[in-house]
Amino acid sequence: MDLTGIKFIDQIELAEKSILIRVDFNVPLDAEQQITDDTRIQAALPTIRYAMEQEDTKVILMSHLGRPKGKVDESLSLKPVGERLAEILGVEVLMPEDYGGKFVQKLISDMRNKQIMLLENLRFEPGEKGGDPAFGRLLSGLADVYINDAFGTSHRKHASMYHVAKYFDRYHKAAGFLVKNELEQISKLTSSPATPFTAIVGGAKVSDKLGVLNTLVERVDHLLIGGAMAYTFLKAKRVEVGNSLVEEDFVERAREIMFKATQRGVDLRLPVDHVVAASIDADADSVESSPRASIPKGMAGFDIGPVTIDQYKGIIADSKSIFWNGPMGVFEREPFANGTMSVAKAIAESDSFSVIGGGDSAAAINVSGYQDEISHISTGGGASLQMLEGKELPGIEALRANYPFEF
Ligand SMILES: Nc1ncnc2c1ncn2[C@@H]1O[C@H](COP(=O)(O)OP(=O)(O)O)[C@@H](O)[C@H]1O
Ligand SMILES: O=C(OP(=O)(O)O)[C@H](O)COP(=O)(O)O
Ligand SMILES: [Mg+2]
Repeated sequence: MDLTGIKFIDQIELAEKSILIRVDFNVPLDAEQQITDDTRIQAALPTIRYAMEQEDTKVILMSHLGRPKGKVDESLSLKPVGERLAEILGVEVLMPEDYGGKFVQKLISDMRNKQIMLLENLRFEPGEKGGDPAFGRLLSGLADVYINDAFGTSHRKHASMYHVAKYFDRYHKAAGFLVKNELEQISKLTSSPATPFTAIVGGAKVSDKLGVLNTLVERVDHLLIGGAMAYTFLKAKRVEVGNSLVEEDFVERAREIMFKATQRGVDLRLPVDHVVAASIDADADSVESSPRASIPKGMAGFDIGPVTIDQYKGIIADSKSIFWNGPMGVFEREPFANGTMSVAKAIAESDSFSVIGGGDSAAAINVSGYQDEISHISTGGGASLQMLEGKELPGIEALRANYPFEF
């Protein structure tokens, strides 16, 4: 990626400034709102600590969590994240209920040493996801300097990622250390990666990510599909998929991607067997192995099956570059974890440059225990996919000096 006109946090003056840092604290939570994986918090610490350590600074963090629909949803509050952060950093984390206005301004001006601020989930405000410039402007009023360290959200043209940056000139906005590291590492897969190059794509954000495969298929030798993504493709091949998750609006796109792969001689693989159950909450006894590509009526696929695992393992073992986004199944539940864990092991044992990206994929690799065998664990799934596709990331573009914003 061309970094012309983009500054990093250590290239701008921070002393005596209030610093607004957009982080991606969209961490996986369990039913009790406990954080199950804090990779994204840990990954942002170098930037947060650096900002705190400069002379007389005030640090204000902001993030989204999950996908609330532009209104308050207590189950998606950032409070558990604020508490974890306070423990890790040994500071008080102020969490106002508002995003701007006199109360928050006063809280910031009264901030003392050993205090930082974390704004509440930005997506409680409709203006965040709606990309409302007014919300970006409100946020910009909180600080002297803006830092983007939310790589995992940099593909979103949201108020806190893009519009906020309009209101800071080139001397007052920069990328953080996490973003810098991500751009450097993922660039290794965009500029002449060693071949064979294999991409493995799964997960649940099918409508978001299926379109990306149309370009990705031009860049890889093998494309292995798993997770919920697989069923839209199987449906496009007119294979019976029972109650599995299918994005009907994307079936035609899936068909086009398969056609393109055939034309270009790209090896696109779909699962040939599955682990199925009547529902995602099924107990282990009612989980079945389904030995063919089709899925029985009344059942849904929640993991790839053993024959598919063997096929994917063989391809992974022969690969020299690997990119993986999206778990192969509902790995959070033990009966559906085998596909994801087996793929993690195969990548760890391969002799390749490997990047695993995504909030949930990073959590999965940590559960597998193979995290130290992976070349780079990225905090972004959709963001790293978009970067591999060769498309601009709005959150990064907005940092460029003289970026031609439309107001
Ligand atoms: N077959 C499936 N059916 C439903 N959900 C699935 C299936 N396979 C994987 N998932 C879910 O996908 C989620 C992760 O998807 P996604 O957010 O796209 O990945 P990442 O965060 O790694 O980018 C996981 O929580 C997992 O349970
Ligand atoms: O979790 C995220 O992306 P990922 O699941 O692709 O890794 C980011 O926080 C972006 O979230 P979004 O896809 O709801 O915009
Ligand atoms: Mg995710």
